[in-house]
Amino acid sequence: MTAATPQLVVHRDKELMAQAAAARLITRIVDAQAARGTASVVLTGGRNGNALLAAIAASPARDAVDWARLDLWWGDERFLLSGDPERNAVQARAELLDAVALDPARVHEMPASDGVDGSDVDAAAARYAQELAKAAGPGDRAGVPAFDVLLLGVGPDTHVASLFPEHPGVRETELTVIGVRGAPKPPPTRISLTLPAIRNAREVWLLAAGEDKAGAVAVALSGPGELQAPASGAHGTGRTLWLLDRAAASQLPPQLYPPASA
Ligand SMILES: O=C1O[C@H](COP(=O)(O)O)[C@@H](O)[C@H](O)[C@H]1O
Repeated sequence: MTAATPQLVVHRDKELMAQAAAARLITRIVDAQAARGTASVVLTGGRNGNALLAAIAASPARDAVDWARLDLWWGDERFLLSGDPERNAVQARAELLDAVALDPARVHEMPASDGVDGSDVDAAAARYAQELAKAAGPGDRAGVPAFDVLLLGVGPDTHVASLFPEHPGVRETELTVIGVRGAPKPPPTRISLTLPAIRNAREVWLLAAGEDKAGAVAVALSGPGELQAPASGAHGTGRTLWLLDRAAASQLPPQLYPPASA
């Protein structure tokens, strides 16, 4: 088994999945901070990512994290005005970030469409790529830091971050961050990490809960390839973890279903 081999954990329902993922993430951050003084996490938008943040906010164990020594990045963003409630960063702040003592200099939101680059999404993406490159160490591959954990919600069409099936972004091999136009899920204009950037994370955790994700999970784990199923191209250098609930795992072929959850 390699680091790219998906490890699956199936929870009873989406509430338990969010709580268990929250406990897992708190532990991972605390461990990284104990080992190196700091930790870095890439956040995802979407229902499962937001539920995880809400579960951390509700957990007494959140106080074990030194929030001021945590770097937060985003895997993608909807390219909208800075206060727009549909922005992933605005939702993350409402679910958790406003409730913990983060260092604002370590909260690396992706640019908004009223930022210094205005509505030029490519310039905004290039700016975020520069910010990542500045944070990358000499040993880091691909011009991005080796994030401790990179979270990805899996869309019902197998998209991750803002990399959609058969879209140009999923073919990107050079850039770490791209502007996305014509996304099939609104809003059409977005910013996204690319698969090469995602694959520099130590751990990639893919989150999927609910029946509407069952087809996507089964397809992505059955190996059609990342062009057709971007989620299947997301893996970490140390671990690739799929955190599911039973509904999202319900169409998995029996040989993929983890024995402990049968
Ligand atoms: O638009 C987005 O959708 C995906 C998946 O969201 P979900 O609600 O179907 O779980 C999310 O991962 C991404 O960050 C977001 O921009």
